Amino acid sequence: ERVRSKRPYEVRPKLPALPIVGAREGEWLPTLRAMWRNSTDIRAAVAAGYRFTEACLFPVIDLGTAVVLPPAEVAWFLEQPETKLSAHYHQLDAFQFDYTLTDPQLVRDVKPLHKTLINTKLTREINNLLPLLADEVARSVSEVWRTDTDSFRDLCPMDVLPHVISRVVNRAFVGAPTCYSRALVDNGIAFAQTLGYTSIALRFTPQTLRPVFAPLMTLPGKRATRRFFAALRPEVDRRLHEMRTDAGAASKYNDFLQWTIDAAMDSGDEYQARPRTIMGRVLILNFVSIHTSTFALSHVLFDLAAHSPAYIDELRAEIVGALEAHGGHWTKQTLADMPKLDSAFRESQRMNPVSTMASPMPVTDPNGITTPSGLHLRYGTYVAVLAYPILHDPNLYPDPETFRPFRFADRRETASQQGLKMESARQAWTSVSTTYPAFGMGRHACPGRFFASSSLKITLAYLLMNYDFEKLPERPPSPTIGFSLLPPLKASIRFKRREKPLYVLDKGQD
Ligand code: HEM
Repeated sequence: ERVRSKRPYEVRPKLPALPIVGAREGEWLPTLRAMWRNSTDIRAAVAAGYRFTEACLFPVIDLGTAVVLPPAEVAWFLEQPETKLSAHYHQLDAFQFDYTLTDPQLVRDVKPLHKTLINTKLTREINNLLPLLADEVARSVSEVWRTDTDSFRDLCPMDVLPHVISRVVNRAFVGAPTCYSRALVDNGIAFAQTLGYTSIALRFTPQTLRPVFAPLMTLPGKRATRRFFAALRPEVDRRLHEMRTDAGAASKYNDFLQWTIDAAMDSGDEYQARPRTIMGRVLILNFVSIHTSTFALSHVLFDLAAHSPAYIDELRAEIVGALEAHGGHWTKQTLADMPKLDSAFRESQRMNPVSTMASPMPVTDPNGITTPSGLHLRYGTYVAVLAYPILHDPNLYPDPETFRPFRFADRRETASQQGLKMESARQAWTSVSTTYPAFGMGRHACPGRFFASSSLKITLAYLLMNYDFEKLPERPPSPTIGFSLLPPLKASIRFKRREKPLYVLDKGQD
């Protein structure tokens, strides 16, 4: 009973006797040695795990030992309710939110307010936000990137893109001019970065010692939080004041900050309406968007720069054509008319998902759960599905190691020609399924993917219209940490601003 009252990730359950991926027959300390091997070559390890037709144990340094289910049990895995398998508890554990957030209550609910607002407001407002995002892309790229047109210069995507992405997403989160604040942008990025490192370090610290060491280890994150809040506070106070004095004030703003304030006011709950609560939610949104979006854009830039320049020409022709057809306006329809751009991102993310595993989840039923093949898993056992090998399965994606940017656009076209509307829609970047788990799968699939796909396509379109790239001799390799995959961190691409952009947007959406 004492064990059951602990959170599922705080117990060390007895694991079933299953083959261990990465272990060799007859060796000592097989799990530890397998953990080392799997963590140092995660791609080979997940490929080996994928070959099992039954469940196996998968030790990896940042998750411990998970039970990996075979492809045939993925559908069952996704159907399980929170009371059996919980992505929520995994997130609390993975990001050590009890220590890394100044207010852990913000994520205590299984469905916290920020997720509801992403689904109900952010996604529905994309069409209205697009012109603002396009404006912010042009402004931020011109400020962060080089604008001289005389020669090619090295530019490391992982150095510069977070600043562009942060400005762009914060235009939709807090509006202008607050999103121009250097302190807001820099500390949103710093918070996201330090949370990543600190949560890994905390998970390596024995649980009993975490309360002792956490105050010191989380200092950089707390400093970034304090500074981020200081940059945002005047805007929050101003809006709260305006709402108390002017009944129509709320309708002046259409951003995540305002939706959060509106929801807080509607709830009548004092905690929700506290400036710190409101600002905490904006900071969480910065955390979930900046790095994920930076990774996706970096990957696709490296992929395009390292392959045939004809791909870039084809993308440019499509972008110019769609913009011309829509009078130079960014709308959802303009984006819908760029299937090749969408496909290039989907293909790049197929080859380089953020995680090699989809949604690891601990068992939350105190009595354990039993899989369709009869395997009993105790409370606290981590269960996972291997995402990377699905995305590289030659039966699903012929020639899977080759970057074919228009793979999904071609499939979409073929399906449309055959009148298969659903099949055509399934080729869109944001479409998640058991065969495309790059944004996660099931109930916990990324809710921000519609916003991410729109903002990133606008950003890449701007770069292709305004910059020329020098071809890279080869695609720099993407490093891994534990089961996560990163873009090349230090590699550069050579860029030059074009004297004339290929297309000038209408009404200053340049
Ligand atoms: C290309 C950019 C992005 C990628 C690759 C990405 C990827 C992911 C992945 C793999 C997950 C985990 C899903 C799972 O556990 O099954 C996730 C969850 C999440 N993402 Fe994204 N994401 C991106 C952008 C964004 C943006 C821009 C937002 C916010 C506006 C966002 C908000 C979230 C949230 C709130 C969750 C947690 C969902 C839940 O637990 O139910 N993401 N994302």
